[in-house]
Amino acid sequence: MIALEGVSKHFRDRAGREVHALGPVDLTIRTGEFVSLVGPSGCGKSTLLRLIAGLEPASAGTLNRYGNPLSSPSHEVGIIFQEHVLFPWASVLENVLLPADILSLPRESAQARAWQLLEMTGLKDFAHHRPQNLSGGMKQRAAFCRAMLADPRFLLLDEPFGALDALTREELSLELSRLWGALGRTAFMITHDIDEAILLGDRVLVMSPRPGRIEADIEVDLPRPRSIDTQSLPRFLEIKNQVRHLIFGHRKG
Ligand SMILES: Nc1ncnc2c1ncn2[C@@H]1O[C@H](COP(=O)(O)OP(=O)(O)OP(=O)(O)O)[C@@H](O)[C@H]1O
Repeated sequence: MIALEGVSKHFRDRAGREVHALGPVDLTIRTGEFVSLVGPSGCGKSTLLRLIAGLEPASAGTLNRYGNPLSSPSHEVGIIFQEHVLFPWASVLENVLLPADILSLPRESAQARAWQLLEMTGLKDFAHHRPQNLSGGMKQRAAFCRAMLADPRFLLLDEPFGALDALTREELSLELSRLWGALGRTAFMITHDIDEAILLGDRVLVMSPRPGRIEADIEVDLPRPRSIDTQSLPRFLEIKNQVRHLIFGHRKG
């Protein structure tokens, strides 16, 4: 579905010096897979996600989506960022329906889908509330509904639970795992949380420090559906240890 070959990204800093942020990266994401990416701060995770989203061009290499060169954002891709970016003056329902206006989706079917997603995420009774009346977890659920409104084939998640407290984070990641299973979409998520990466992923990619390269691609051969008990399985702990060593092995002392 997504194929990257030799992709790298350079930026210029304020002093005009070139910063090699990412790559070269080779990566294939197959249809229906949930791929998690972890790596140290500043290694280029968000940069990679922005390239896959088509929000920025690569400096070198090729990116293909469904066999076509990937160069611009598409309604086939839904994105969820750490900050929920809901409009405070609009209701939850209006926020969820926002892509319908931007993408000129037929109003009636968009409304039906919005209600279906609100129902799935337990937000139906809050459809006419303003975002400020919702908890952090509920706002992130609303952001999920909005990202899924146009029925994207591919979901990109940039630290989706990063701004939430630990309990809500755990609850929502299990919920996302359930929803992802029910909706059957392809997903790519970046996170700082190793547990979360394993709990949700079919594969966990580990990135090296900047310029980020994919250092390991670990298959998460744990049964689905995943639950709180998954985290205590010996295989889960084994994968977690492997990832921790790959990340912290770069640190001295
Ligand atoms: N627009 C930009 N201009 C200049 N440098 C940039 C730009 N965007 C990112 N960088 C640099 O590229 C490197 C990678 O940044 P990126 O945000 O992708 O890392 P990250 O792994 O997502 O970090 P974190 O985990 O802390 O969010 C960093 O050194 C960053 O300063």
